[in-house]
Amino acid sequence: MNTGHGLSSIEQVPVIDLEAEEKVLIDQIYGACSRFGFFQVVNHGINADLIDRYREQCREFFEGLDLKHKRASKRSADNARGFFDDELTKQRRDWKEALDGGMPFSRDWALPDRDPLNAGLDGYNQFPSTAILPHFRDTFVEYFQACEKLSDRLAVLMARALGAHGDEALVRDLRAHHTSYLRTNFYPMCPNENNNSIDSPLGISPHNDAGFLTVLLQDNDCHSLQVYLRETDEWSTVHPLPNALTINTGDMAQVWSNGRYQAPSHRVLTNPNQVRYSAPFFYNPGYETWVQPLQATDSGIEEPDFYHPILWGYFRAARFAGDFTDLGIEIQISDYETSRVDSSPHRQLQKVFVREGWCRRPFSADAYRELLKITQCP
Ligand SMILES: O=C(O)CCC(=O)C(=O)O
Ligand SMILES: [Fe+2]
Repeated sequence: MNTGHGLSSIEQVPVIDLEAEEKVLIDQIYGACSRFGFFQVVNHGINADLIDRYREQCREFFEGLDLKHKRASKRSADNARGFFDDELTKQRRDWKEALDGGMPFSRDWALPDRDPLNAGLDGYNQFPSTAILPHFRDTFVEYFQACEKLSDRLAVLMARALGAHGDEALVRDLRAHHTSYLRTNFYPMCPNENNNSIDSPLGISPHNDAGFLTVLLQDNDCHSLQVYLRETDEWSTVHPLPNALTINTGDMAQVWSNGRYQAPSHRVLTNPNQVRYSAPFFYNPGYETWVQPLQATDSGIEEPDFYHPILWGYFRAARFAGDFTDLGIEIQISDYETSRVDSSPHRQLQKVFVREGWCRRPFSADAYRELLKITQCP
């Protein structure tokens, strides 16, 4: 396998025009999700002016504010949302800063961010104050809601492409209870002499997104996102088209499709001469939602389930606690494969998690760590 960082792309992921007729779209979505797990969409319905305004707010936050003001919104062991510049992906520190904000636990954007009703499993939002960036929160919410709408449309198409009803259970559940969040990544220039070597730092190390799907706004000037293509065993750069959004499927779509859709591994390179921005919107299930392989679809394909059901709130909490500190235990969808001979502790622990009401409790990395320790030493 060629793991050098500076490869030019071998094959490009597909581009799908969302104004095409439905039958064509469904075929294209099936091909893109099953072969690549990555594609770009054009005519996606998100207004170009809104995208520009959102980009501008992100620049004002990351390059306009000093670190002291950014750190005023810093996430903590009691709150997964906010600013951070210390993320670990696969125990390796990423060369980036980021700001996460998401669906309020109350589902009501009109409530103040710190209202007690907003203290949910992912924590509460921390945006720069209106005194500092007057339009940040409003623009964020407007762009967030546009991504919600696009994600719902894509989920319907993904269900139909599997031969299921567009209003299939998980699609409806996502619409009503999703717990999505919008992350903005800022990658500073990385003054590294060996930028194309295997030892260079990465913007983000190889990973899969955990949720259902991701709507990713890329940087038109700096192309550093690469997806791993299984078929050709290559890392391929995803060059964004000017008015496109990049879509990728996540672990939950892989489980739900019983492995027919793939959550692809992807990574971000650093750049010594340019800064880069990106903004993934992670479309995630409800905390109390059990994600499992689709039952008998119209396609008539009868196959055994390859995965046991996964409780999203538990998966998210365990994954985040692991990103935040070294837990000594990782959670992956392979822990839920039905072909596993040994039963993973996560399968039992998620039952305790939901029974004891953890899905409705405020976020606490320390509490999750304790919970995970219990299963490691039964
Ligand atoms: O920066 C990018 O283009 C991708 C970011 C990403 O993969 C992530 O934040 O999960
Ligand atoms: Fe990602």
